[in-house]
Amino acid sequence: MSFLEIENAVKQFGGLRAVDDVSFSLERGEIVGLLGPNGSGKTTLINLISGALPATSGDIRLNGMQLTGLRRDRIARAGVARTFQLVRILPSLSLMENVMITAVFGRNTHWGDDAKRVAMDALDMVGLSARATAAAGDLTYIDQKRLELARALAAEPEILLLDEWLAGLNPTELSEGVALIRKLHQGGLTILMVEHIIDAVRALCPRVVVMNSGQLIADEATDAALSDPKVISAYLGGDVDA
Ligand SMILES: Nc1ncnc2c1ncn2[C@@H]1O[C@H](COP(=O)(O)OP(=O)(O)OP(=O)(O)O)[C@@H](O)[C@H]1O
Repeated sequence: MSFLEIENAVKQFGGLRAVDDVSFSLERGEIVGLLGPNGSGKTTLINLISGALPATSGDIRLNGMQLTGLRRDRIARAGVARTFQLVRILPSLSLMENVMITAVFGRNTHWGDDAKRVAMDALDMVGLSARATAAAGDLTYIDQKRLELARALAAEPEILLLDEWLAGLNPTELSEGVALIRKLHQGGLTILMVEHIIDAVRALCPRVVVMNSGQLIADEATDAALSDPKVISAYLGGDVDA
């Protein structure tokens, strides 16, 4: 049994199969890139794993536990956390309050000072602990992304789903971001990351899975995938931004 098992996952939006019979698995402690051209179904797959959307059919299991059909709060309790492509922070709340929410509703339930401690640890991991009482709405874009990641980490996940978390960062921020993801992975977190920045994928992920038009077209070592004719033609056939 693998740690995360996705078996024949399907998501149908009317006549569109955004995720079309996708199967792959992740072992505990792996860091895997989820690639594919724009519109290939990557975010939809992340939505199925995290419970943001129900699957039309198929099975998704974490550690043997069936996630398909569970509400998203139950999936968070099972140990799945994610970041969103468009950050979802609460601007009128402080950084600490933003992060405490997921410390309360994450894998473990923390209250009061205990939730504060977990939230502060998560803010510390992303380099924001000194600004814990600032309003989230006053943060720069990169710091909002850091806060979004802290929210996911305060849920104390076993698996972290990153949806283009590195997008929009300048070169210095990007290398800091890559170092942070590496540190989280080295700390034992299993990570599935949707990412268009191929240098970052090469730096972090020994293995990638690649989607095109909803289907999985490759599941292989990163170097092999990036020179795989199927993968190259998928990118050339779509919007090339990788
Ligand atoms: N809620 C929805 N309702 C209808 N169609 C949707 C919905 N969400 C996504 N889609 C469609 O499903 C397909 C896959 O979209 P998805 O966002 O998963 O792609 P993606 O690979 O994450 O793209 P990108 O790299 O641009 O973020 C697209 O055609 C998209 O328009």
